Amino acid sequence: MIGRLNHVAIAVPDLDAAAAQYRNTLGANVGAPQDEPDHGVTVIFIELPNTKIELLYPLGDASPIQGFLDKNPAGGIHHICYEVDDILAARDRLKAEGARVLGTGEPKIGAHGKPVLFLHPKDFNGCLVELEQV
Ligand SMILES: C[C@@H](C(=O)O)C(=O)SCCNC(=O)CCNC(=O)[C@H](O)C(C)(C)COP(=O)(O)OP(=O)(O)OC[C@H]1O[C@@H](n2cnc3c(N)ncnc32)[C@H](O)[C@@H]1OP(=O)(O)O
Ligand SMILES: [Co+2]
Repeated sequence: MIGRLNHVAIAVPDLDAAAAQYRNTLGANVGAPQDEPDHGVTVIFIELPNTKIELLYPLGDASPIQGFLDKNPAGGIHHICYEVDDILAARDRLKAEGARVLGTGEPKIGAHGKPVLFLHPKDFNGCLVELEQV
């Protein structure tokens, strides 16, 4: 059911510093910051030859990544995003298997303009999983 790895997301305490480090120290192709108010984050995508890295920084008062950054003040890997062909079919199969779909259970439009859903990290070996329909 899952396909390619779309991105690995890293929550960071300083977005400008992280972007500069990836651009200047690691020599990566770093994009511009994008505010995602529906998701409570500002993101920067880094294009690698085989996948993307998503730098995440909290946006607004109720960011879903604030608790994670409070627990991990230096930052850390926050989620991985797998591609799926049919997000509603994927959701229904996961729910039937007992996995917790976060939020309302309905897909939201993600940073690439495509539908996304999140699965509870405690149901996936401590790893928050995002699904993106491509
Ligand atoms: C723009 C879009 C895109 O790419 O298109 C994005 O990615 S938006 C990316 C941002 N959006 C999201 O993350 C949306 C989905 N996330 C959420 O709904 C939330 O962040 C939760 C995953 C439910 C966690 O919420 P919160 O931190 O308030 O809950 P909590 O403190 O009660 O955490 C419950 C337990 O899960 C752990 N926990 C929390 N966040 C975690 C993470 N990212 N990875 C692994 N474990 C995590 C906590 O340490 C705790 O474990 P213990 O109990 O053992 O201490
Ligand atoms: Co993401």
